[in-house]
Order: sequence, then C-alpha cells, then structure tokens
Amino acid sequence: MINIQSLTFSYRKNRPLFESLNLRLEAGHIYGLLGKNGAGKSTLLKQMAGLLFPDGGSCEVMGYHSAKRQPAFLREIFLVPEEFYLPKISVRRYVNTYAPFYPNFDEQAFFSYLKEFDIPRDQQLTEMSYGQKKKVLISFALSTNTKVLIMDEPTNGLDIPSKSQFRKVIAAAVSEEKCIVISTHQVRDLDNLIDSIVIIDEHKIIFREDVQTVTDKLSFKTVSRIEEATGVLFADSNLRGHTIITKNAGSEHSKIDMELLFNAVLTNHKPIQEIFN
Ligand SMILES: Nc1ncnc2c1ncn2[C@@H]1O[C@H](COP(=O)(O)OP(=O)(O)OP(=O)(O)O)[C@@H](O)[C@H]1O
Repeated sequence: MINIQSLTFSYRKNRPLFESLNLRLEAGHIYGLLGKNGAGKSTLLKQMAGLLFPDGGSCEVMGYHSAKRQPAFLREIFLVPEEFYLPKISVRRYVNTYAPFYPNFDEQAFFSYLKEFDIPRDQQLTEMSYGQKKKVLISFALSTNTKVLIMDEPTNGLDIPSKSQFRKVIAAAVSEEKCIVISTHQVRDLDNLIDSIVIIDEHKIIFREDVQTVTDKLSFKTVSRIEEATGVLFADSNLRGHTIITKNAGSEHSKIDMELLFNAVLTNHKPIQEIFN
C-alpha cells in the first residue's frame, strides 16, 4: 500500500533528515509511527500524503507517486495534521464544501461520529475548542473512507474519555482494504489499538514489527528484584519494581509495553534487532 524506497530528504542543505529510508506498509493494519521529538514523523507522513516531495528515492502510495498528487490518489488518502486550520463556517457547511472531494464519503457516519464525540452539529468551527475541532476533523477523516488514513498526533488535545472513544472508532474503522498510520509520542494512547510498530530515529526506520511478533519474541514483565531476572535486554525502575524486557524463550504470553519497547529500541537497539533478524 505504501512503499518508500531509498528516500532522502532535507529541509536545509547538508542537513539530511532522511537518508536512504525504506518502509513498506500494507493494507489491513493500524501502524503506530513512533520517534523522538524532531525525528521526522510529521515530515514522513507529509511525504506519504504528497505534501512534501523526496529529494531522492521514491514514495509510492497505492501505486501512485505521492509527489505527483494525482486526483485519483488524493481522493483515496486523508491526512489529519498535527496543526490545522478550520474555516469560520458551520459543521454542516464544512461537510457540504469538502465531502465532494471524497467519492466514498459517508455523511451518516460523519454525524454519528460527531454524536459519539459529543460535538454539536450546528456550531461554528471557529467557536469550538481545539479538542472539539480535532474531533470534527477525525470524524471527517474517518467518514471519507479513504484507503489510506494518516493521523499526526491525533490524541493531542483530546481529554481522557475522548482518547478511549478515539481508540474505539479507529479500531472499528480498520478493514482489509485500509491502511491507517498514526504518529504519536504518547504511546499509551495507542495501547490495544495499533497492530504494528514503526520506530524512526537518526534518519532511518530502525524498527518495524507486528505487535504479535514482538510478543512472540520478547517478554514484558515486572519484577521486584532485578538481580533475580536473567537475560534482561532493558529495564526501567519504578515504584512497583522493575519493568523489564527479556527474550521470550518459549511460549510465554505477555502484554506489550510500548513505552518500554520504544525506550529499549532507542537505547539498546542492536541486541533487540538481532532477536528479530
Ligand atoms: N518547515 C521546516 N523547515 C525547516 N525545518 C523543519 C521544518 N519542519 C520540520 N523541520 C525540522 O525537521 C525535523 C523533523 O521535524 P518533524 O516535525 O518531522 O519531527 P517530528 O518527529 O514530527 O517531531 P515532533 O514529535 O516534535 O512533532 C526537526 O528537526 C525540525 O526542526
């Protein structure tokens, strides 16, 4: 669905952000794109959406070069950006104006998402809070029914109940034909939602694995005495003890701790990568 090959890109001369970056994403998945501040998550998502163009290499989405921004491509992709502007019009007028760009737009679904998020349908967009605007945009994005849905920090600005509503609506929206990519550094917001993890760091994708494969190969546990644990790949100490990652020697089943995995991949990349190779 998304095929990025040898992508190079820089905003400024001699300061490359991406160097020979490769990434392949398939339909039927919800990907979590993780990375430190400034790692390039937003930039990569904009490359996918055809809002930024590669300096070298290619970024193909659904077989289209995203940089060419062909109409057939644009009507099958939607990006919810981290920062956005909504015009001074009502929700109804917003839909009437922008929905026609998306042939599979489902108006009934849009208004039921608004209801789910508790957004009044007659209010002016500019009179809404940031979180309310974001919920309108997320509702619109889901209702476009595009094959590719990209969201940059979608849970930023959402209150606690809205975050679980968000997880619920996204989980219900995924299908075999759709590819959903969500960037965040608030990994706990994506708990139980994403099925694949992509980590970007130092100009490249340094980790890309299904959650299932991660839990097949690694174990996540809490221990009170770290000295008693063997084969610790990464540990983090907190009030409850030590949360650790070890190699899954057999058929142990543990729940993935994405924050722990993210920190482990960034600080102890090589031994972890070797387990997946
Ligand atoms: N328009 C721009 N012009 C110049 N440099 C930019 C521009 N946009 C981003 N950058 C730089 O590119 C790098 C990657 O930025 P990007 O916004 O893609 O990172 P990010 O991973 O999304 O970060 P965050 O988690 O903070 O949102 C940063 O060093 C940033 O300063």
